[in-house]
Amino acid sequence: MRTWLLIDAGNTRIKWALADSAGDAWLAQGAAMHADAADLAVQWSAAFATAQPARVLAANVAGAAVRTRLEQMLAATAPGVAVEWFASSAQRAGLVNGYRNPTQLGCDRFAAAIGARTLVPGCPVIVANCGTATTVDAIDAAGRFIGGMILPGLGLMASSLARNTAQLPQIQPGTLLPSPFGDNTDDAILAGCLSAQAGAIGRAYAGHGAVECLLSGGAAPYIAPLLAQTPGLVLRHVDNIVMKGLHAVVRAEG
Ligand SMILES: Nc1ncnc2c1ncn2[C@@H]1O[C@H](COP(=O)(O)OP(=O)(O)O)[C@@H](O)[C@H]1O
Ligand SMILES: CC(C)(COP(=O)(O)O)[C@@H](O)C(=O)NCCC(=O)O
Ligand SMILES: [K+]
Repeated sequence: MRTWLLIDAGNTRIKWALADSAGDAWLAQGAAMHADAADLAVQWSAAFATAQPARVLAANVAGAAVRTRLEQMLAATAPGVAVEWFASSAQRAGLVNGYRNPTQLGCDRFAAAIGARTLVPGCPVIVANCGTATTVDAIDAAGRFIGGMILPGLGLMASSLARNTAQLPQIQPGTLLPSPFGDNTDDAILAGCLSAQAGAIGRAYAGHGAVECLLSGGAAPYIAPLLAQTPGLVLRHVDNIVMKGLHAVVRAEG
C-alpha cells in the first residue's frame, strides 16, 4: 500500500499528515509555524523512519519562498520522492470549479471544497476554513464550487484593531461569554470579531440552503460555540478539511 505525505501550507502554519488509501486516519501528523519551519525536517525524519512516502501532494498559499523551503526539506528527508504542487483547476476528483478563472481560486479552498464534497456528497454544503483569512465557500448538490467569501481571519480582525487605533488593546483569542454585548473593551472586541465571523458563515449557510456547515482551521474552536447557536444550522467541526481534500484526491487518482 502506498503512503502519501499531504501538506497544507497556509499563511500562518504549515500542516502535514502521512496517509494511505486504507482508511481515514492519519498514520502521523504535525504542524509548524513559519518561523519554526525547520522543525518540519525533524518531524518528517521521525515519521519517515516508519513509513516513507511514495508521493507528496502539497497545497501552498504562502508564497514561493515557502515552496522553495519545503522543497529543500523534502529533498533532504525524502530524497527522490516526487512532489506535486496541488493547484486549482477547472475540475478534479469529482468537483467542478465555478470560479470565473478557475486557477485564481486559492488551492487550499479548492482542496477544502473537494474534502467537503467527499464528506457531504450530493447535497449543498458550506465549508468555512478559519485560518489567517476566513474563507466561506459554497458547493452545490451537483458537486460544483459556486463561489465564496474571503474575510480577515479572527486573529487578523482583532490585530488590525489593535494596530490601527490608539486605545484598543491586542486581545487574546477566546470564546464568547453568554452575553453578545461586551461590558469591557476586550470582551467588546471579541464579541464584534466573533460575531462578524459567525455572522458571515451563518449568512452564507442560509443563503445557500446548505444541509451542513463544515468548520475547520485554527480559529474554528473559538467560532464554533457562537455559530452553533445559529437557528437551523447543522455544524460539523473537521480537524483539517484541506488535508481531507488532498487525501480524497490521492485516493481518487491512486
Ligand atoms: N496555537 C495556535 N497557533 C496558531 N494559530 C492559532 C492557534 N490557535 C488558534 N489560532 C488561530 O488560527 C489561525 C491559524 O489557523 P490555520 O488554520 O493554521 O491558518 P493558515 O491555514 O492560514 O495557516 C491564527 O490566525 C489564529 O487566529
Ligand atoms: C484566501 C487565502 C488567503 C486563504 O489562505 P489561509 O488563510 O488559509 O492562509 C488563500 O486561499 C488565497 O490566497 N487565495 C487566493 C485568492 C482566491 O482564493 O480567490
Ligand atoms: K483559510
